[in-house]
Amino acid sequence: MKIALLGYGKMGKAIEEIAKNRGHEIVLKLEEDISNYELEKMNIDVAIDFSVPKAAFKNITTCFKKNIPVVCGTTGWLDDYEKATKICKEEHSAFIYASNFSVGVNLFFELNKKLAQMMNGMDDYKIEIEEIHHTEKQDAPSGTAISLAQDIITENDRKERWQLDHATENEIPIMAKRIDDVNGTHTVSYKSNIDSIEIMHTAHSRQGFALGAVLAAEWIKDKEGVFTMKDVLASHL
Ligand SMILES: NC(=O)C1=CN([C@@H]2O[C@H](COP(=O)(O)OP(=O)(O)OC[C@H]3O[C@@H](n4cnc5c(N)ncnc54)[C@H](O)[C@@H]3O)[C@@H](O)[C@H]2O)C=CC1
Ligand SMILES: O=C(O)C1=N[C@H](C(=O)O)C[C@H](O)C1
Repeated sequence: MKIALLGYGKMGKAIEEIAKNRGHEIVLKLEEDISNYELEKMNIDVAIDFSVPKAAFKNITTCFKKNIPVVCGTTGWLDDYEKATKICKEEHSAFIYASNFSVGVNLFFELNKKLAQMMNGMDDYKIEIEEIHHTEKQDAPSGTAISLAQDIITENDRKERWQLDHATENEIPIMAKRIDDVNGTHTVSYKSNIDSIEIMHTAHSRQGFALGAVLAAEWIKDKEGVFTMKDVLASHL
């Protein structure tokens, strides 16, 4: 498969290594405005975007208009998600966005939903999400923390929104910490005066994110439509 890497930073490089080991070819390593490139001449099968929040929407929709399927892991651009999916459908292209492509985190998402169902109505417990990432991260809170919060809100009758740092009664606080070289640690906690319940996912490297993105690219290659990582994993687990 011929892959275009839209963004060739820490994640782009991790994806390159895994993609090559799985027999794929990297035909573009983009680090600047996508308009400078003639994508239609590169026979791209799938584009994988791990770039920066301000570039993601343009990168993704440019690919849709050239009928190139897109796997996107870039976080911090989701205000434009609905617009992007609309363009994908109009162009009969294909798209997967995931705030986290790691298989382990996707299992953690399921655990979080289950725990949120069990804790609904247990109002003595205060809910909090903490995320820790490296100091180069541009967005806060992390996309993964936002996904965790949204899944809790769906299950919890009293929580309506998430809020960075301090939250009111009907909000879930997300604490974002930045510490050198941390790949990504997410903790969901329920704390009462009597006891605490916590679930945590720790990424030991970027390999899990990169492998998940390549699996998603292999899965989406000849498809049309808007998908999630759940669709991809359903055919692997
Ligand atoms: N969904 C997931 O599983 C994961 C998502 N991420 C997200 O992926 C994104 C990238 O993360 P990293 O690789 O760690 O960041 P990074 O800062 O190492 O790399 C970003 C790259 O994008 C390039 N870039 C700048 N403008 C561009 C443009 N217009 N078009 C294409 N590339 C451009 C930069 O030159 C840089 O090399 C972030 O939003 C991060 O939150 C990171 C890890 C996992
Ligand atoms: O920027 C990162 O590094 C990561 N970003 C994603 C996010 O915002 O959730 C996923 C992972 O935690 C690493």
